[in-house]
Amino acid sequence: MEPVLDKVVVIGGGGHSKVVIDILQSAGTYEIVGFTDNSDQQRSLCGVPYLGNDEILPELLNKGVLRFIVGLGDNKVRKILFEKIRTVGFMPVNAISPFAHISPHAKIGQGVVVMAGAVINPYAVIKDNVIINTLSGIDHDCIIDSHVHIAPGTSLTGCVRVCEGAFVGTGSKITPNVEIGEWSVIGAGAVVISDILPGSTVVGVPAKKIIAKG
Ligand SMILES: CC(=O)SCCNC(=O)CCNC(=O)[C@H](O)C(C)(C)COP(=O)(O)OP(=O)(O)OC[C@H]1O[C@@H](n2cnc3c(N)ncnc32)[C@H](O)[C@@H]1OP(=O)(O)O
Repeated sequence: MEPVLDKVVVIGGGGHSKVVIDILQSAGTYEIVGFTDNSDQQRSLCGVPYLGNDEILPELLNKGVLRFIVGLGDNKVRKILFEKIRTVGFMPVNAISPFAHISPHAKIGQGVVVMAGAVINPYAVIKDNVIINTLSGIDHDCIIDSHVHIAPGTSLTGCVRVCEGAFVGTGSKITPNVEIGEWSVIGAGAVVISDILPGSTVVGVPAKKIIAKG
């Protein structure tokens, strides 16, 4: 007999959401009932139906869909939706690619996405609503606080701390024991060798602060 899987709704219908759906399909641990999006142009993603905008969520709860995951890359928006949807009674699920390696000695929070080729080593701590994107490495004893996005192909060496909401851009490298401040942005390809102040944007090798326009 087929096992009965818990039902999950994916929030958001953009590029990141496609990958989240694909991971949930590969892992096979939930029944994906559909996705919501505040644009009404959506039809389906990876064979999963568009359900409507977020106003449909209370109706889904009444129908026994109790679990959600936010499929949005933007850290601020992802934080707002994660907290709001949890408050109305949904429980966050993780989307962990079967092609990621996570040490059994690492701790993983709720609503976390870990994509294919990512490696999370022992004693790393990944808090809630974090994205560890494709082919990224999180080495021993790193602490990744809530709502962080580690973009594709990024290397965090041992004992790095990434504080809440920070965005670590694709291909960047962070040397041991560095602290990346809250809501800071690390540019693509940067090499970070010293602590980064909260809210700053840094680029280059070694990484230096710029005034961000974006
Ligand atoms: C699956 C996915 O797609 S996940 C998403 C992954 N996305 C990323 O990793 C994107 C990372 N983003 C970046 O690197 C961006 O360039 C940012 C956030 C660092 C800066 O963006 P903006 O604030 O828009 O800066 P802007 O493009 O105007 O550049 C400002 C200056 O910094 C330079 N600069 C920008 N990014 C970088 C970089 N990564 N490395 C070196 N220099 C850079 C620009 O050349 C420019 O220099 P200038 O003033 O001498 O002309």
